[in-house]
Amino acid sequence: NQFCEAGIGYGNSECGVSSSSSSKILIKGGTVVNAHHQEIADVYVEDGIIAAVKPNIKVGDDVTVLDATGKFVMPGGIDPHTHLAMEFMGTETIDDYFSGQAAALAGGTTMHIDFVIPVKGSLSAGFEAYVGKAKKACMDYGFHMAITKWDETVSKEMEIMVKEKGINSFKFFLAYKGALMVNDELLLEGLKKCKSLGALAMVHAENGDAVFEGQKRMIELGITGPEGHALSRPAVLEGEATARAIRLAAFVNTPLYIVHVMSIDAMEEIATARKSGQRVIGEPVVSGLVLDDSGLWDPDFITAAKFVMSPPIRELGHGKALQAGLSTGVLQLVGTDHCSFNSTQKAFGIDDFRKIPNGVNGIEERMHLVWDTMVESGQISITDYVRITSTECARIFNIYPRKGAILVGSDADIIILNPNSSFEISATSHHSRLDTNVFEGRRGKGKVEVTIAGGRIVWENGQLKVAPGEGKYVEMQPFSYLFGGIDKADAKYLSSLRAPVKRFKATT
Ligand SMILES: NC(=O)NCCC(=O)O
Ligand SMILES: [Zn+2]
Ligand SMILES: [Zn+2]
Repeated sequence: NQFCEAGIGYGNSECGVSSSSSSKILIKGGTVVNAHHQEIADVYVEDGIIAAVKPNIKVGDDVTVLDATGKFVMPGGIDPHTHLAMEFMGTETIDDYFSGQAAALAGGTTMHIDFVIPVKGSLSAGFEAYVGKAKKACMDYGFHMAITKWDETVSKEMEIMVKEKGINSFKFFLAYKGALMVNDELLLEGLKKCKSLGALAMVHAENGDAVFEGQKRMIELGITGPEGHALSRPAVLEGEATARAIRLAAFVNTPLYIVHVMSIDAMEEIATARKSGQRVIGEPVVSGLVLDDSGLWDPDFITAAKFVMSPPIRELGHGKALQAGLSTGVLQLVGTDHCSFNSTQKAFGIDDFRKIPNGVNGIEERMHLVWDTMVESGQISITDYVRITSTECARIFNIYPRKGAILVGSDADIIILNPNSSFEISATSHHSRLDTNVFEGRRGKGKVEVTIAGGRIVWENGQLKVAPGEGKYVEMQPFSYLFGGIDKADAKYLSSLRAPVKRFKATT
């Protein structure tokens, strides 16, 4: 590991705690790529903001100049789905807001949106807890909020979160029975409330009751190892919950975001809904795109357990299909669900897969793996790469064009990617605190050589220069583009209803 945390050294390499050099940066001669357009141009940054994008910008000696000739200059990645310092399944993720974000920056991601988990159902207590966790942030971040119970207080707190705290999305877990799971009645209430607030409803789509049953089935069969995790929650249960959530969102007429789409079954439900005009967003995660479930059958417990996440990584074929879904617009953006548990934590489930903390890494690897898998293979264009790793996330969560674009006035969150350079992933060189890596040994083309976050050069020459407290909380306003026209559709629906039938009491 190649960074230090406020004086605490990681590995043998040098400490780079100091914040980076100049507040004026010129990136010269690269191909500047936005989701809508690419061109060769210079990019000039001053005080954390992009001040100019045009050819041949001239500057004085006080400016740090980076040569990007032959390279791509793109918006930093935005990861829509992470869990840093999350308490889950009796433990806490090993990556906190500093180590997880440092890893992200080394991989070209400059913002993430993390899930706040309420404390005993209290949204405000959960929010305060995460504000505390995020004090050591070294890059920008936003919050989603999970909803785990329902009453008048939760309903009022949702309003406070949206109107006063900068949260514009709420996640409903249809899995994790007995812990985070909510029932359909709660989901319906939540969908209605989200709609009224202009907040985006997100779902973890697996049928938690059926998963519970599947787990019992495996234990009765004597299948207690990590493979039992995948066998107990087949894709049909993801498809069912995805379909149910989509139909309830259609009934309420509110946009819906399906997190970590892992299977063809779920994707097909999204495709059908989108074809019918429904506003459904599908987010695959990088593990689901590039891995298959074979690792879960590894004879070594720790090797197998590192693949345990929910919904599970599926059989060969699902990942390729999800890639095709991304390239054809059925799915819209890529997350990671970065949720890191080390070998000691994974070993909690050595005798029972139900106790293996669920989660895999990805926050550092996403930008490289998506480039190699999707762009290098010719499945998508470079502008589409920017769209699915950055811009679409910014649009959905209403922070575009401050984030997700290389435009004058946008935050200076920028990466320089060398398409002729290569990467190799290993737990011995990554920046997460994890002692394993679910992508161990993967190599590919395309390397993020420079990351600029908030106008600071934080990753260059294989060195991180980050300090706790440099990251800012990004407030996200409600009523993103996904809500445009919803009111008109509601009015149309109401006017389409026939007037109530007038009935007269029969006289005897
Ligand atoms: N996905 C997973 O296995 N862990 C993180 C929690 C969640 O997103 O469901
Ligand atoms: Zn989930
Ligand atoms: Zn998650």
